[in-house]
Amino acid sequence: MSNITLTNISKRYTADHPPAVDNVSMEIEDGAFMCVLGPSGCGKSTILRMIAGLEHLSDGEIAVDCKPLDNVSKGIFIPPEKRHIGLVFQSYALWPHMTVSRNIEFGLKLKGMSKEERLERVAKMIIMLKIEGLEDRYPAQLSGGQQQRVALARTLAMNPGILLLDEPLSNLDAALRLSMRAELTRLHQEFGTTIVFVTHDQWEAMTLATKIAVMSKGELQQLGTPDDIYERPANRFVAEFIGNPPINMIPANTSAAQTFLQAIGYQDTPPIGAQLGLRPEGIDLRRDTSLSSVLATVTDILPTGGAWIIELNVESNETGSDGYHLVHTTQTPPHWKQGEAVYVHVAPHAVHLFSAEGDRLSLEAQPEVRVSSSNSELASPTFVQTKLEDTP
Ligand SMILES: Nc1ncnc2c1ncn2[C@@H]1O[C@H](COP(=O)(O)OP(=O)(O)OP(=O)(O)O)[C@@H](O)[C@H]1O
Repeated sequence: MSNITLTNISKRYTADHPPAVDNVSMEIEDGAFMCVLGPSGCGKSTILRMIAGLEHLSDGEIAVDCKPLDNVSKGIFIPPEKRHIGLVFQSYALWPHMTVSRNIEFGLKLKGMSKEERLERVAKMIIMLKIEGLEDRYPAQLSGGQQQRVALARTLAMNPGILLLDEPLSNLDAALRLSMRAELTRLHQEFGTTIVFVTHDQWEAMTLATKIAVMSKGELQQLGTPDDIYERPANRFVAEFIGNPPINMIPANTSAAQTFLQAIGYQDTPPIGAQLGLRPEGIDLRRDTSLSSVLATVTDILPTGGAWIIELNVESNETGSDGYHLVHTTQTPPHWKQGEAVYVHVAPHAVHLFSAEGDRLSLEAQPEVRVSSSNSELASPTFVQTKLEDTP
């Protein structure tokens, strides 16, 4: 069992810069495949290095199975070699003077494993990572993808309860990345290892992870399943970071936004500065109008191989504005032409509302409490806005 608990961890490299990691807490459950996702410099690698023990915490605690590995206030720090954690970085750091087999065997030897057991383990790893035939080669004689597999084999041979991977696929070409992703999923299922995987590639995170931790500027923005993150983004940053093409954002006080909100049953007035997010694939274009549609013009149609991006311009009724740009994606060959007028409809699941501060606002209908009165009539349902943290 390898449950990792981060409690209010911070890392400040220098006093005159903001912290690289700022008061982050999360639970990484036993057997999870957790992806730490975020833009460059948001603190992903620092989190991984702190779990590995390669960086000291500035504050907080890291514990595995309730046993502290690093606790600043209690002065506890377990060195990396005593943590039983496997680590694979972007640069594979194989021993250049050792063959593939020796590279995989080396750590087992240090552990004091018998020769017979070592050879058996090495042979198993070679088959599992499909590097048969390369046993006697040196790292310099291997391709990037082969080195990657050897690095993984070397780490997995040690049977770590926790495997930390820092952008391990970033040096591979698209085809190899795809096959390595499938391999990582298979290895995860086979070994049941708790994996923490750092990436800035949202597609990689969405396809591999059981849980995703989205980071920005050292702070945790949201922790959830890939579905949670995509369908219920905790804030505007997460909504805009996840999704390709990105979510459309339009001011919620415009007549177009009001129409979309009314179409999904929202009857309140959005707060000042609120923004409406519309996922591109949740937009539907039709020729027929209705009260819940908005008139737009097709400005561009971009084929992307099996899918199309349709760019739209919604005329603005508001003075001083040229209108709003919307992006729609479809996997059905579009029958629209550039310059054509279309009616934009939205699916309720594709609509998100954010406050001026970027917090998610609920669009859910919440029934009003039964009013006890002499004629005992039921109050009609109403819609309320709540911040995410207020919702159950
Ligand atoms: N040893 C260091 N000394 C000082 N600052 C550092 C050090 N290592 C990282 N930083 C800073 O800490 C912040 C977080 O860095 P980190 O490498 O954790 O980000 P990251 O999200 O992994 O980025 P990337 O995706 O580019 O690898 C950055 O602003 C970086 O410049």
